[in-house]
Amino acid sequence: MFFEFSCDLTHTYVRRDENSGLTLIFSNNFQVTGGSSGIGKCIAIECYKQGAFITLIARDENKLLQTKKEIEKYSVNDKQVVLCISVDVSKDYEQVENVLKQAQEKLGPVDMLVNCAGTSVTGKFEDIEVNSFERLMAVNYLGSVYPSRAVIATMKERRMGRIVFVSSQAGQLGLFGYTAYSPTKFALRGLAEALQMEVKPYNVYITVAYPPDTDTPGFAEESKTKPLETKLISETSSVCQAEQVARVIVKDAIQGNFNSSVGSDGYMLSILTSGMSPVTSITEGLQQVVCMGIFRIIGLFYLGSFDSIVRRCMMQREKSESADKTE
Ligand SMILES: NC(=O)C1=CN([C@@H]2O[C@H](COP(=O)(O)OP(=O)(O)OC[C@H]3O[C@@H](n4cnc5c(N)ncnc54)[C@H](OP(=O)(O)O)[C@@H]3O)[C@@H](O)[C@H]2O)C=CC1
Ligand SMILES: CCCCCCCCCCCCCCCC(=O)[C@@H](N)CO
Repeated sequence: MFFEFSCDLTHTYVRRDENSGLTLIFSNNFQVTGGSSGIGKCIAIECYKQGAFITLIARDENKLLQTKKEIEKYSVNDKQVVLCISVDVSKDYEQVENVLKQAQEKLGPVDMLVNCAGTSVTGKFEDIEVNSFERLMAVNYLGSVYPSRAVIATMKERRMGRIVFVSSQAGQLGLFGYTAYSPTKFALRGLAEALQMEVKPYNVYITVAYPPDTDTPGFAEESKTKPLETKLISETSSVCQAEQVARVIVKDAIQGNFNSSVGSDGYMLSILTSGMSPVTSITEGLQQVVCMGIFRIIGLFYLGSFDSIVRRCMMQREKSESADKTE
């Protein structure tokens, strides 16, 4: 049996294990999938700075160890721990469950799980390899289902916990080039809504984050093969810094907000796509009611401009192709 003295994000809490008679010191224990790079790494740093214990989950061991070292520079007390787990979150549920359990044996039960492992492939529908559709769904969707499924029972038992799903603005609207990626991010929203309804009475809160384009190694990789149309459409809004995105996500998750967005486009998109998603406050609900119509009008202008980008690119391509032929 354990008993707790205090528990908030900035303080460690002490538990006495009745069986062993040992006094164990725990901090809030956060697990971050995709924690070795980009947004996930910044989320881990942000939480570590606030005193949490961190478990990083990703595949590449070298990247994990390097990130662990980087994060440890930000420690705020000498008891803080960064644990690394090398696992593919999308392959084998049993394996994911086992490694997350092992981490919890070391650090105590998980208080917050951030599902940030993910990847992207862009291109025209007919140009994207069929197995990329499967791989993206496995990593981005199932790779969030498995870790969440592995921790949810304990969270419900403890009547506390947070699960974050990192979707994308491309999980709020479908854009040219994102036929393989967008559906995986839309899927997270459905999962989050259904799960939130199940676990709310147990004091467990779900957050879905919809980041815009963010300057990360993953984004750089994606940009290498991005169609021109996708680039031009994406330039509508600017590229964010991963630190900023991470700060917003961590704040929203700790507050238990269902929805987390960054910037003014992000705000408009979230209001516009609020549909039947849960609200966290009356103010949030009121803002949706008041702003939805006007944002729809703004959105229609955006859609018009996206369509014209796509049409212009098509015409230019046809022109250059016919010029090639006559040469
Ligand atoms: N950057 C952007 O513009 C945006 C990103 N997002 C989303 O945010 C998340 C993070 O993106 P970003 O920081 O750019 O990505 P990065 O590519 O920089 O980092 C991805 C992380 O996920 C890990 N990962 C990938 N696949 C797996 C897997 N199968 N099992 C375990 N870990 C895995 C990687 O480590 P390893 O390869 O070693 O496994 C790495 O730690 C993604 O879900 C992405 O879709 C959303 C909106 C915008
Ligand atoms: C009224 C509302 C108007 C809103 C306009 C919105 C403009 C959208 C711009 C492009 C968004 C692309 C995000 C994809 C990010 C992503 O997930 C990848 N980079 C991952 O690597």
